[in-house]
Amino acid sequence: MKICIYGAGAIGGYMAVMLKRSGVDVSLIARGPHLEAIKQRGLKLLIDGQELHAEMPATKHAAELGPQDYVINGLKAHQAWESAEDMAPLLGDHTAVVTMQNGVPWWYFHGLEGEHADLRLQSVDPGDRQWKAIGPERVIGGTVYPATEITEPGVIKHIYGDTFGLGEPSRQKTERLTRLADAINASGLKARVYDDIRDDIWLKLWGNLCFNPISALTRATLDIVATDPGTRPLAKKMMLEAQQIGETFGATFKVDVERRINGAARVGAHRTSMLQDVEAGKAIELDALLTAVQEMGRLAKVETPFIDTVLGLTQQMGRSLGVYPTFPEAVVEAQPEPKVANG
Ligand SMILES: NC(=O)C1=CN([C@@H]2O[C@H](COP(=O)(O)OP(=O)(O)OC[C@H]3O[C@@H](n4cnc5c(N)ncnc54)[C@H](OP(=O)(O)O)[C@@H]3O)[C@@H](O)[C@H]2O)C=CC1
Ligand SMILES: CC(C)(CO)C(=O)C(=O)O
Repeated sequence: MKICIYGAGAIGGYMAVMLKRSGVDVSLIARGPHLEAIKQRGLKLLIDGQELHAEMPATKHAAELGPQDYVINGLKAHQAWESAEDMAPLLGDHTAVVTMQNGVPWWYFHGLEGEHADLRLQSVDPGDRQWKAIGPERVIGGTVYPATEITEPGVIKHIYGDTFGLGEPSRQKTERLTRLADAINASGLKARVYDDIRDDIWLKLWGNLCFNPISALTRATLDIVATDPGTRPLAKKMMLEAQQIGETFGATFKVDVERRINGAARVGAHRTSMLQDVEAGKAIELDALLTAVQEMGRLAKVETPFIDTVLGLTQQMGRSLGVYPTFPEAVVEAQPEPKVANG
């Protein structure tokens, strides 16, 4: 089984070390000092007080690696859009592409019936770039529950968690899905296979869409955002708007909103990835986490005053700090504002 981890960063690097050490034929796409360190010394994973090490082919150029059985996409959402065409040399006739980005994936409407079947979301895939370059039929959807970080070039630090959600957009239990889940489970990671991965995407996104931007705006950690009497109600209102949108498109929210918020509070004084990106001056994944939900809300004709407000504030903060927008050429079609009752 040949697996290429495209974007061997915090999450991709964690998966790469575990899969390689279990005997999978793993290669990496990386760049910059991180790539140079991997080439010289391999990848080091700091986990449970141990140092795990793995060596594997690593390059910036996919043409050096050739067709794969799986490409696991470990990029940030905007980077996945930028590099979609560069993935081509890895894509054989049967290559599956596993998307591991937080937020609404570009392929969301593939495999869904109804008036929005195969709709292309412009907020996460402007100009249908990923749809055209990769093709939704290749996709296995993924969700990421571990937390990891790159502490120095070539070194990944594991913080918590080992579980990844997996599922086919078609909701079928395919042989390619089963083989991938088996390989992940054999590596010591955990693969949880879902009948509809979209439910788990919404469950994870439900927290990301509110906690991440509110933490970026306030610089507060997750425990504070989820408990403060000023921010907790705002988060809940955003989550309820999102739940209406998700349910419109058939998603099932199996957890009560208060329990979801309390779960996030229990993570503790964690700086969300968006707050970390803001503090590091790095591009933020706002469009995948929130703009896409707003876009889906327009399609579902669900009013989203709280999502609109937090999104507008975070977009402007991002522009002021130079960390947003992340799609330079794209103009996301402005969706007509829904009629606001007594507005
Ligand atoms: N880290 C975490 O704990 C969690 C992450 N996630 C999600 O997982 C996804 C990945 O996040 P994370 O692993 O933290 O991100 P990282 O930035 O750590 O990993 C992405 C890696 O890909 C590299 N890269 C970007 N573009 C290219 C390119 N064109 N060619 C080669 N390498 C490239 C980046 O390099 P460079 O640094 O130079 O940009 C970086 O090393 C995100 O959607 C995130 O929201 C979800 C839950 C937790
Ligand atoms: C920790 C958590 C759940 C906060 O939304 C997250 O996934 C992130 O920081 O991106």
